[in-house]
Amino acid sequence: ISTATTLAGSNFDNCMMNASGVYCMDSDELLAVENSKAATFVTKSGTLQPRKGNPEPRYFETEFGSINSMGLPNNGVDYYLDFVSQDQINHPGKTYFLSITGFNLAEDLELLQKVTDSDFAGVVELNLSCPNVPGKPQTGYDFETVDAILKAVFDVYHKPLGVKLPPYFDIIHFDQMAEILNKYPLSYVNSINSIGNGLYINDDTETVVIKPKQGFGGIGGEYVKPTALANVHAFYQRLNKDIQIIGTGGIQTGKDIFEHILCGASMVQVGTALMVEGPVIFERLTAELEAIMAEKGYSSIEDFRGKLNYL
Ligand SMILES: C=Cc1c(C(=O)O)[nH]c(=O)[nH]c1=O
Repeated sequence: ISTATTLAGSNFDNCMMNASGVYCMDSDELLAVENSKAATFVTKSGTLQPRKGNPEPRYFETEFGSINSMGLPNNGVDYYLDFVSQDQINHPGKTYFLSITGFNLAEDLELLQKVTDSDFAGVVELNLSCPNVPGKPQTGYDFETVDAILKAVFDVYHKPLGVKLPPYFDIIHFDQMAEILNKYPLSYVNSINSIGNGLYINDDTETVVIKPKQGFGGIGGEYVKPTALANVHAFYQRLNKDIQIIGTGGIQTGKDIFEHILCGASMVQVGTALMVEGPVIFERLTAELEAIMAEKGYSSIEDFRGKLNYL
């Protein structure tokens, strides 16, 4: 039994990695994921300049997941480019993911120019879905802007690149986004980012639990799995087959991974549960997924990927 996968033209010895934003802020965290059973890692979304992010508390774990309004804290894209470029030397042939996000098209292009000028040989994940920068709408909900960004990006950047998308909740939005995405040579789409602007309340103190944005923040964890699975499958149904899918959202067990793959995912990313359990989680997830595959008689994820049945 193998949980190996191929994504963006690279082979990975299993189909699990961290979600951007979790266990990927600095070299210690990235090395912890590197040295775990995860197939690879993605960095925290890098911006042109380092950012402190929003005031704390800005992350809170609840019974069924998490709420965050980090505000894009990161060490700046140069830090992550330097780290991955060095890490590639230490692990020749391994493919890593670099997440980037600009605050406008010009910044996106400047970030990509930095990647082009660097030794980075991995996959770029362009984050179109940060819900927590005050005053900035999520790019992923502005379809014309997404179209304009992808047109400009693929005019200048010709190496493997995927986009991190927010969750959509309307079938027509899946149709409209897929029509745009299918115009471009994307390696993959990654669905979903957190469900934006949820609210969690401490009943005893009658108070919100995070400081930024009067307590409003992106929701992750068990809460979001049905939405994540629907977004993975909706894009799997609609996208050209050469645009693969990374499934992110609500993964806590091998069963959750199995469901994401059944919906069409070629790779899965773990966020909240990784934050809770640490990188050792990838050992448990691997064992659980392999047990399910053994039980069902599958030897590779391609035996069941995308093969969700309808009634
Ligand atoms: C990169 C910003 C993001 C953040 C953040 O830094 O607030 N939180 C998320 O849940 N998703 C993001 O994409």
